[in-house]
Amino acid sequence: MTVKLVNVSKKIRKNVILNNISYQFDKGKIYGLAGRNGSGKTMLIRAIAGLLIPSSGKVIIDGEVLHNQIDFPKSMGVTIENTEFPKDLTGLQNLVALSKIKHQATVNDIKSTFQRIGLSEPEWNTKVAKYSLGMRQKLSIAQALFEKPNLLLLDEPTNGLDQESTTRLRQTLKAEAEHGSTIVLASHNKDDLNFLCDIVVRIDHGSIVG
Ligand SMILES: Nc1ncnc2c1ncn2[C@@H]1O[C@H](COP(=O)(O)OP(=O)(O)OP(=O)(O)O)[C@@H](O)[C@H]1O
Repeated sequence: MTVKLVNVSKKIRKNVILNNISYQFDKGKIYGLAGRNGSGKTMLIRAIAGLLIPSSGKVIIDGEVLHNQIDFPKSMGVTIENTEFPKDLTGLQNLVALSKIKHQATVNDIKSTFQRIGLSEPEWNTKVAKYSLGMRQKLSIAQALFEKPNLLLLDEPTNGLDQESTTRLRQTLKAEAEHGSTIVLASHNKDDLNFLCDIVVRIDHGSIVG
């Protein structure tokens, strides 16, 4: 999937959150958004996901303009910080409930996604209320991955993960990109940016600066 931003700006009241961003994210590549707290990484991810309507400019997904020709990218997995899941359901029950919306994934697809990112069977059968930070992060990533989207948007995906889970996730994302997914992730982790990402996009005060 190709994501093209043309002069995208977002103003909230008097604050310029995204400042005239033009950029193209290409198929099969992993892009790392880097920048200080509050620089605009999450807002850029939200704009690509169709969750934030630009004040001006266009986000074009495979030639179709968001909020004009399409409401959301057609094949997208997204994690935004602090994704909430119903707590009285297990991890597996949560994703089974989501899978019923689009009917694109089976229970086996969900289980194999959990296995790929290292959420074990006893864990996926535990209620989310009892999840640790890392387990919630894995559920959130599994939620983004299980329908095999062509576009993956991940906000700080290795936050809260232990070393083994981080390595496993990096291998999974590399494999997804090799299969043609476009991946955009925000991270403060230098190893994510230096070793996982093909291209690092630096954001400062809502602008791309390098
Ligand atoms: N709901 C909101 N209303 C108004 N401004 C907001 C809102 N959410 C975020 N902002 C502002 O938008 C700017 C960009 O925030 P964003 O969350 O994109 O930063 P970030 O680069 O992801 O930061 P971090 O590294 O801390 O996650 C900040 O100035 C922030 O204060």
